[in-house]
Amino acid sequence: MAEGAETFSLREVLVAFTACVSEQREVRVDPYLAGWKGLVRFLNCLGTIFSFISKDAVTKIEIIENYRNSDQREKYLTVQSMVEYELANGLVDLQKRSDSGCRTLLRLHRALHWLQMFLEGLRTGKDNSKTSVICSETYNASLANYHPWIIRKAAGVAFCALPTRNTFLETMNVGTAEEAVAMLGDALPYICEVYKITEELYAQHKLLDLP
Ligand SMILES: CCCCCCCCCCCCC/C=C/[C@@H](O)[C@H](COP(=O)(O)O)NC(=O)CCCCCCCCCCCCCCC
Repeated sequence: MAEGAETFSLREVLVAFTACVSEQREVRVDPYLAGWKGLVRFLNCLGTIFSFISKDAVTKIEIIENYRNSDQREKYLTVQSMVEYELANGLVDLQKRSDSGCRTLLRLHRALHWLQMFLEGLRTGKDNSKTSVICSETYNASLANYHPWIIRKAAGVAFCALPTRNTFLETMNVGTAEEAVAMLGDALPYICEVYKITEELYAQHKLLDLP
């Protein structure tokens, strides 16, 4: 386990996702990115074998953060206002890869689906289950569908480095494994809600297949 893991609790990270949804059921970009940044920090604690994954996530987080720090920052306050602004101004390329906020956030959104499934697998798994198995099964059922063979292969190799479920739960620094499971049960509905709202918004604007 890399240095730093012992001082870092996943509770605050998952709490960031509880602050994402506004009263108008909009998804706030800042806590969304804060949640992802915390997850990346956690991933870095798991070892350098995961760096290629965290680097990609960081690149995407920074693209959106740059919009939040630009003159147009107000347009990127929520996922809803971002979609509206980018579509109205022709900033979303439907044909080829671009750095639009919409396509960038879509990559994180798809990863959030994996996270939701992975955390649920972790929560409901048996004491002696293998995190690597939970991780690869949920990855294959979600995110892998969007990744080329080489990335899937590299991800599969990295997953083998994951500790057992109980050690993994303890690494989260939330307390005992039972307390970590309880915290996951509390946090998951919020993550699911963020995912659901974003999914509906992207579907409504036919943005779910952005290249
Ligand atoms: C706990 C183990 C964590 C394993 C992470 C599982 C997810 C595996 C993702 C593999 C991504 C490999 C890197 C490259 C990806 C890109 O090709 C690909 C497409 O991008 P492009 O369209 O710009 O080309 N990018 C993506 O799909 C975005 C991936 C973002 C992944 C972020 C994953 C962060 C995981 C944080 C884990 C924390 C676990 C917490 C558990 C309590």
